[in-house]
Amino acid sequence: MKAREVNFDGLVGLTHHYAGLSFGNEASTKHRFQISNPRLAAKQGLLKMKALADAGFPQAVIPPQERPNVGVLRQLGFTGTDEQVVEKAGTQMPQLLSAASSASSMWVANAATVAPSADTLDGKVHLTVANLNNKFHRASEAGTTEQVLRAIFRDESRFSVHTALPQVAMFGDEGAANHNRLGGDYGEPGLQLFIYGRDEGAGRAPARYPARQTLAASQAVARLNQVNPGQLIFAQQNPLVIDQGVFHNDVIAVSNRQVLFCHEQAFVDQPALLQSLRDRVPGFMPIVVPTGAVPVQDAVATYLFNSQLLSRDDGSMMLVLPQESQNHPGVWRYLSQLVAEDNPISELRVFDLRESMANGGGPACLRLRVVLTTEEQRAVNPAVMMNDTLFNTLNDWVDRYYRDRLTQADLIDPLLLREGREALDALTRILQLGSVYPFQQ
Ligand SMILES: NCCC[C@H](NC(=O)CCC(=O)O)C(=O)O
Repeated sequence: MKAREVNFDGLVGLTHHYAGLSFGNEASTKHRFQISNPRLAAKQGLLKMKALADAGFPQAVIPPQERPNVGVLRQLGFTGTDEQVVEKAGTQMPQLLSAASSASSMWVANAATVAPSADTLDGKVHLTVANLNNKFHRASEAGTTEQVLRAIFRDESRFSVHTALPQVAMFGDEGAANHNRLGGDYGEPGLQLFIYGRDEGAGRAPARYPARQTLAASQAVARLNQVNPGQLIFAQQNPLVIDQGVFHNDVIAVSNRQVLFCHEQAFVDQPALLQSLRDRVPGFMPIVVPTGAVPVQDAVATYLFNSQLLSRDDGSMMLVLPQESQNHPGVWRYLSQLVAEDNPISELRVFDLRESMANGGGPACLRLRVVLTTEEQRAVNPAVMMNDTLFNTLNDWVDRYYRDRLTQADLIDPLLLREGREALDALTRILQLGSVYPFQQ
């Protein structure tokens, strides 16, 4: 069956700020309390979407969530009107207001894990929402993520959206950032490679930073998504690289069709994993970057693996990279050699995503890959597909509602709550989503 990969990018929300909320994500820690620019952040993301759509890659958009999240603050005992809840939290516990205001839902690689219909037992496309259990500011994304995905993938005869796993550490799940799919044409059955950071009660685990994804979670997601058991493989990420800031697997590896582009230290027992992929994926082509060429610290600082590897119709591939990887002489030297060598990667495309990068989110974090057949693509809510009109509409919308400067202290401003709700109300009309936000219920 003919199928293509559609990239769904998260649109940055109005409260994008730097709060240092993600222990183990070194960019988040390093940029804590710096001044953010939500308007620029949203526009940088839109420019990437537009450029890729213009280059012929199907592109769609996922809206931001309602922030501050008044509901979660009420759950923590703050009372009164919505404005009073925000004001009390901001005065008494600014870090809680910060967490309840994070625009972290922009990183939709962590929204869900997707199984294309060619891989599933019932022939539907499955999406399991990620619980993001490891971080308080991200765990509250799951409810609205589910609403939003249901509003985009409405047709229940083709799509099956699953509620997130139970919210406990044992089932910590970070979505597609710890999932790869290898194979031939997109429409052919592929091999799904689930990567976990720890197996509770067994094996090795990182010592310094948390391993967010568990094996038990990956197994449950594979079951929910009805992945054909013959097309599954589970592997552990190297705990030593988690301790160096590789908090998701997509910071150290990216795959597309038959290609796996990864660092030599990415996985536990990497030679054995690559051998089993060679045995199971026809034409499997690993591109393994040695530590001598790019040390793990440079990979973390430049996000060269947090890239999008996109296929053109002629089989060649384009690597979509953040500006930081071009600014680093050693990494750029390696990448320039890579495109010159004999492999499918024939072009490097660089984007300025500085606002997202400063919180640890590169090109790959900002997108959820959804392989769809032509019929399935027709069944997606058409209003979320990126094109010239939507690009212009969303840019105008950003100009109208977004601030160009935000700090933690600004989050207490009751106007921000109001602006956010007005903006999202308008956005649900633009994207024809219906009522997906708590304030609309
Ligand atoms: N896939 C990229 C995810 C980045 C995200 N950063 C954050 O949430 C940082 C937010 C802050 O610190 O303000 C995370 O670590 O999950």
